[in-house]
Amino acid sequence: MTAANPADLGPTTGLALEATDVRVSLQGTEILHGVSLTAASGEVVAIMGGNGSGKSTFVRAIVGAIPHDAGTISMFGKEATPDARKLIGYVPQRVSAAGGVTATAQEVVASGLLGYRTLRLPRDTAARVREALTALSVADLARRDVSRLSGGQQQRILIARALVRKPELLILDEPMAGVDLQSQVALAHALGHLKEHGVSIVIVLHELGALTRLIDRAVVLEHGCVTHVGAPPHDLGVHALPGHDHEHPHEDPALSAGGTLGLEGPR
Ligand SMILES: Nc1ncnc2c1ncn2[C@@H]1O[C@H](COP(=O)(O)OP(=O)(O)OP(=O)(O)O)[C@@H](O)[C@H]1O
Repeated sequence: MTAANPADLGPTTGLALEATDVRVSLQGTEILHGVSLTAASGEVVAIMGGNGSGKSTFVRAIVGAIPHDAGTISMFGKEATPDARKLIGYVPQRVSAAGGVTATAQEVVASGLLGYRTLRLPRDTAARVREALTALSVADLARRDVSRLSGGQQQRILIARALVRKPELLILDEPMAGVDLQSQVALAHALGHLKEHGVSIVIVLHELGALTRLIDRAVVLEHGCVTHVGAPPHDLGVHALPGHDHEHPHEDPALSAGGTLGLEGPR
């Protein structure tokens, strides 16, 4: 899958993502105390760290789901405005692809092409949906009711939904949580393909697992501060232990307000 050229946004330069000294407060408490991260074109950067270290808060600030108090976030050399964020594909921490509605997998993926407050789908929707489903090796599930798919299959559908936009920058929050090995390998394969095509990937991970060979760099957070930047750590202490609970999704204000259930791209 080839990423779209962001020509409609004018000339873009520089890093795919540059976040500098980002500070975020939630309900009056500062959660991120000046966190920085860069991702070059075609680079895969993992955000790692213990539970509550601020990983999801950081990616939610990057995609504009929550505001940041200080610091700068830019994409492709431009301030992260809603227009610049159109180049992002975002897969939030585990949410149900069904969300209580009846929809087929292909309908869920197609919904990724709906613009903000726009209900018109592009003419090539069917082909793009097929391409995205194929990239995640789930083309055979196209007509299945998503509510009847397994957690790992639903996760792949949600990633296909982000890919259908042909993002220049893909941000995934713990895509491997609760995902079986077959889905992990399919996902690693799809991400490798995107990387080859110059797509930048920022991915929140607890364990490197099937993605080990794909990760170029890791940024490790602890209590809202960066404690390591460089080669990915292979052992993050308690997080490497079997049975560690990785699944406790957070509610984004954007999701609860708009009821998007993770089915909407970044604003
Ligand atoms: N909506 C919120 N209001 C107040 N505090 C919050 C909110 N969401 C998260 N926090 C707090 O912010 C801190 C960082 O949470 P965050 O979800 O970013 O961590 P994380 O590194 O993604 O954790 P995990 O690995 O458990 O998913 C935690 O102390 C959490 O309790």
